[in-house]
Amino acid sequence: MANGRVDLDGNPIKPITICMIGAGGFIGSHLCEKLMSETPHKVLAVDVYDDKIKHLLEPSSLPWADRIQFHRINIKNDSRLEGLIRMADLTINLAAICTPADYNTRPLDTIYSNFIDALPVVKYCSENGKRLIHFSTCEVYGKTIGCFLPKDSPLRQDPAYYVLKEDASPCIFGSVEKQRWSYACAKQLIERLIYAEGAENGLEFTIVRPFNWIGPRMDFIPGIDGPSEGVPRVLACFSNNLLRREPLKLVDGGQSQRTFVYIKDAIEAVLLMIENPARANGQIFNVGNPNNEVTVRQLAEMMTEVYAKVAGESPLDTPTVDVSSKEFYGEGYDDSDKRIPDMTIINRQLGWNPKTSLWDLLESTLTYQHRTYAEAIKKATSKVVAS
Ligand SMILES: NC(=O)c1ccc[n+]([C@@H]2O[C@H](COP(=O)([O-])OP(=O)(O)OC[C@H]3O[C@@H](n4cnc5c(N)ncnc54)[C@H](O)[C@@H]3O)[C@@H](O)[C@H]2O)c1
Ligand SMILES: O=c1ccn([C@@H]2O[C@H](COP(=O)(O)OP(=O)(O)O[C@H]3OC[C@](O)(CO)[C@H]3O)[C@@H](O)[C@H]2O)c(=O)[nH]1
Repeated sequence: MANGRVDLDGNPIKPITICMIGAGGFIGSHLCEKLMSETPHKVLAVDVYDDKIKHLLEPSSLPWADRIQFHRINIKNDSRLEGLIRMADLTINLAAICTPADYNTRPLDTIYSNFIDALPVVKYCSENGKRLIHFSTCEVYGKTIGCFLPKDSPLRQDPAYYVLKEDASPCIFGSVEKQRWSYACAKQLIERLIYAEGAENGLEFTIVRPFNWIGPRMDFIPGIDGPSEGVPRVLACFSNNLLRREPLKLVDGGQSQRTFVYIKDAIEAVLLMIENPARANGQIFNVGNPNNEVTVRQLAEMMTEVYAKVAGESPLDTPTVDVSSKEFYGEGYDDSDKRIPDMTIINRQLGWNPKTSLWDLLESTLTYQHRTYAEAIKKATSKVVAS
């Protein structure tokens, strides 16, 4: 498997050891899967949970069993972290609180998780001369310049006012009492710290700004594999509504726009970063799919249609309902209006392009959601009715 693998410049790829922090999450689980099935690299998988990577850890007869180790570590307070970073050639930090429902309701935890807890990781990498791939977010861009123009301004149609470029776009957040921006602001500061470590101390780093990566294993279904009152990201919220045959809730009318990229396409980009350090070091990369733009309302409509097809059920008569952001997320919520990634840098450095259409990625993801959760939801709801 390892034989004959070459990087983008034709050089043989040597097997490396990767310390992956947050390996048990959505992105981490897909990255571990890719690394185990298609590369010779070793992974020291760090997380507080392992449910999403259990299938890669057991049984011990799996062909990659000697290439993946799970370390149940909370990076807030565990002295084993530095040792693991030292043992590895590369550290990938995915650990974070990254669900918008938390940003305005648990702003302190959000800031600690996204800034303070990431500090030792950066420090250990810098002090030990280790390469770091750090996961930031498209949210560092905040709002577009265009959203401040009058509604009927023709400039709103000009990409210069809304396409988000790593090396040119400003970061535009709401006021401090709009605590939604606690996450974006913490991510921006850790990006600046990493960048400064690179400039002043020679840290070899890559910063990734994911633009709404979605697919199987994202977040949780409330009351099934997560808290009943929990609010996950939109894919899981809408999946939950579809599985329970409830109307999908459109926050403030579902007018915000997003571009969604299939997790499997995005993971290809991360693998290119891992295996092409000369092209990825010192770079900040947008990773998204500019062709998959929809309003949240259109996303809800498409998910309703796709789910009816994969589940063989008719759609509801009233498939959506409007809710205010205050009712849904509480005080201090605010939103990014539109997020289209500029792809120039990732294209130039790594030749990467996303492939999967929104319809196709929803079809495979909702097939997974239906297969994984439909029975469990039926059981849970029949228990409630019986009691
Ligand atoms: N999924 C996306 O579209 C997206 C978009 C923008 C940014 N990101 C960033 O990518 C990263 C991964 O996102 P994800 O979608 O996989 O989220 P996720 O919540 O599924 O994964 C994060 C993982 O980090 C772990 N973690 C958190 N704090 C920890 C700690 N103190 N110690 C050990 N483990 C800890 C969690 O248990 C979880 O498994 C995050 O940094 C997030 O901000 C993701
Ligand atoms: O039931 C729902 C849930 C959400 N919405 C609206 O959908 C939009 C997208 O929401 P979501 O996927 O939860 O999150 P964001 O895109 O706003 O933010 C994420 O982007 C990247 C990341 O950094 C990590 O994933 C995170 O911050 C939004 O407009 C919600 O209001 C809805 O209408 N109904």
